[in-house]
Amino acid sequence: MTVAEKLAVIRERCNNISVRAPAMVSFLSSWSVFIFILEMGLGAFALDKYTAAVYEHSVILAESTTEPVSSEEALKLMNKNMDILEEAIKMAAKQGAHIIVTPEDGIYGFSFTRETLYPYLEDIPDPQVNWIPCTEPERFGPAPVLVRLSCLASDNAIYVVANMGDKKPCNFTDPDCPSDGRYQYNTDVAFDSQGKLVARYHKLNLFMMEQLHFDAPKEPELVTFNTTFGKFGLFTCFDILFHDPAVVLVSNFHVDTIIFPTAWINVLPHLTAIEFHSAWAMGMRVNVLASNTHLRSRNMTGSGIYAPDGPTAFHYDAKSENGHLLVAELDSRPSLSPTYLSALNWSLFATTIKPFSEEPNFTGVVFFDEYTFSELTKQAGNLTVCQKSLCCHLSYRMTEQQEDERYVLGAFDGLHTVEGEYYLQVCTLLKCGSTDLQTCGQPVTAAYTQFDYFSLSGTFSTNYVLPEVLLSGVQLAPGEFQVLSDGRLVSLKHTSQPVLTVTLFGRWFEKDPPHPYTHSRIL
Ligand SMILES: CC(C)(CO)[C@@H](O)C(=O)NCCC(=O)NCCS
Repeated sequence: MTVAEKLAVIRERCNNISVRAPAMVSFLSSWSVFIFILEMGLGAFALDKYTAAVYEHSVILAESTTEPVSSEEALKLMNKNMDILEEAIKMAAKQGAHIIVTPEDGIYGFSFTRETLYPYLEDIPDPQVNWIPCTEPERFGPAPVLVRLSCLASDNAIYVVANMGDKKPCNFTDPDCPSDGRYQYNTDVAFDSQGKLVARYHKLNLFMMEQLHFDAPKEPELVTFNTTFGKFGLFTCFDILFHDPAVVLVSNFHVDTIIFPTAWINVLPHLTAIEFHSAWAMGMRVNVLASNTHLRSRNMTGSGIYAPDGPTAFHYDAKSENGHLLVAELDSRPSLSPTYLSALNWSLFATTIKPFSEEPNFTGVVFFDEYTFSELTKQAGNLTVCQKSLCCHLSYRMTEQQEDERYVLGAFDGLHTVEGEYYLQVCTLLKCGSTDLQTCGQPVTAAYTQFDYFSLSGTFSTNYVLPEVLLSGVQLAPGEFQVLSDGRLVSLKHTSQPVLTVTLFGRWFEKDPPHPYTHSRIL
């Protein structure tokens, strides 16, 4: 081929291109006009507010979790639970909810071994495959749970979030592959209102006995999805106590709402579900949709729809065995709301003031941690109590001092090591178990002392502090308190009920023991 011939070919190619180019340009421009219109449409559809639903489900447990059952029998139990979830989904949709969250372990329960859990698991594909299980049920082999959840979402035109089990086969080429040849994951799945699988999250921080039947993913998974009513992120139960993935979703991925399926075992005074989860929403300044399993025998109850400026709706029922649906409206983008505190320094006030008079101190135990306490001996006053580098300041006035009740201010700065290892800095006002000061820190559910006023602050070394206020009868106090930008947790009015505890629960992540992610290692 001569040079001239080559040039001719090239020219021809160029011509070809130039012939094609105008068509391409017009195609591109019509495409970009289409995208533009689409974005305008989405912009017009973007919602300032949306309606969220969470369902506290009273889970039907398997009769046997020690002997393996057939996959038909496993599905029968899961369908019984999904029958109940279906009613909740329909009711939520009827009330205008855009999304509903259902609890961890809500479809098959708990107490399994690896073998007895296996028949309940489905191989859940990465959402990138773009799959509507309801319309393509056989695309990845049998997946009856995914198909039913997907159909519930599309039939009711609502986002559905559920927790189920994922299985991933592996073999000797993977040195970490468990000896039974598969990974088993505690998994949250989300479907959009067309039934498309839009999120799959594998729980990272497995709790205690769960490690007997579930594997943790090797790396934290940061799972989010966008909607016209904000950006959502997912994590599960015990994950809420740790940095990964929970804090990263908020700080680096800037989600508006956290989806939080849980099977939370209440622990007073600081780790009761409604108290801790609403405090996380306030402290991290995001919405949290917390859906708890309901199981009285295991002390599991307490679900809520929580906003950064306080709980919007919550449910706590330690008496009945019933499930419960919550529906409430939230800001789609809470960080744009006028009450949102963008710059907050948790130790500003406490490090600026001169400590209040120090009363005599004594020690006491709160959920296995040794606190330093000082008693509120007067009806009103100012008090400081310190432990290690943490000093806690309290100003208060009780409405009426009760003869038979004692309150203390407590400080704890140390590593908690029971049922998980996590470093805490806690300032707390709490009611003692009895008039015996040795009972301060023990679980209490009833009180008689109301407060006209309180202001609690601490010299925290961390900026991750969760503000908790829990009232008599294990109730929250929406609209009764707020956090100031200098880190004070202050009452806005006289408390509506007597006080169980007012707490600043700080998490100092840098002081946590390093990986692996099994913080509650039992194996
Ligand atoms: C509150 C806490 C942390 C105290 O140790 C503990 O009681 C708790 O609820 N942990 C999380 C529970 C969890 O992950 N459940 C799922 C499987 S059963």
